[in-house]
Amino acid sequence: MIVKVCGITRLSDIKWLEKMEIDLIGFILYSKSPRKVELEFVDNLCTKLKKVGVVVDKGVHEIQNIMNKFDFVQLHGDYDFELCKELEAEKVIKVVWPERYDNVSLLKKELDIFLPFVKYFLFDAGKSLGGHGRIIEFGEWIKLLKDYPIFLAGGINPHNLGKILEIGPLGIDLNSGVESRPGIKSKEKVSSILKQINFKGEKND
Ligand SMILES: O=C(O)c1ccccc1NCC(=O)[C@H](O)[C@H](O)COP(=O)(O)O
Repeated sequence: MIVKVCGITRLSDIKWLEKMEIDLIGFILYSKSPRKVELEFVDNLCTKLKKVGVVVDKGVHEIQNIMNKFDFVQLHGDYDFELCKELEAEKVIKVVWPERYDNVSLLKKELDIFLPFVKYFLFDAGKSLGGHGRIIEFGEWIKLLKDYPIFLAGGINPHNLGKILEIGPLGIDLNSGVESRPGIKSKEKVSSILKQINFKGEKND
């Protein structure tokens, strides 16, 4: 299972996340988020971890520029496939909100449209934006996890992780469920999550 920790704002958190061998770390490049960072913070960063830039309201040229500085760009706004076509598919994580769809066939149709232009999908809770701190409502969409490269996000924490592991996504995205306050990650909570994953033998697929 691939593990991404999102909403990083401090160098000190990156240092211990490096030791834990997290796969991806995410930076929120959205001015209205309590976890926002400036691009300059990432420009000056030296880390062996793969970096994800989370964008909500940026245009195609800005996104292409961000892509040059990051390993992935996470499209966390209402981006259509015309925009995705302009980007390097191998570096795109497209956010989808299953709660927006009345049924699983509509959601599947949407995934099929985007699939050629993305590396991963990230399913998040709610109907827009992120960092809501609650798990996604479970529904028929769970069956899509076996056919598409999907990360699950939405309030994942050490107490509800068991439910997520049962449905078995390719990756998980951790944010407010592993924080002591917005933007400040908790070493104890992340390490509790990793222990549970390793216990189930699901790390490093
Ligand atoms: O976390 C934010 O503040 C945020 C705000 C606006 C857009 C995206 C945001 N987060 C992006 C993420 O990938 C989060 O990890 C994801 O939404 C899950 O967050 P949480 O429910 O807190 O686990």
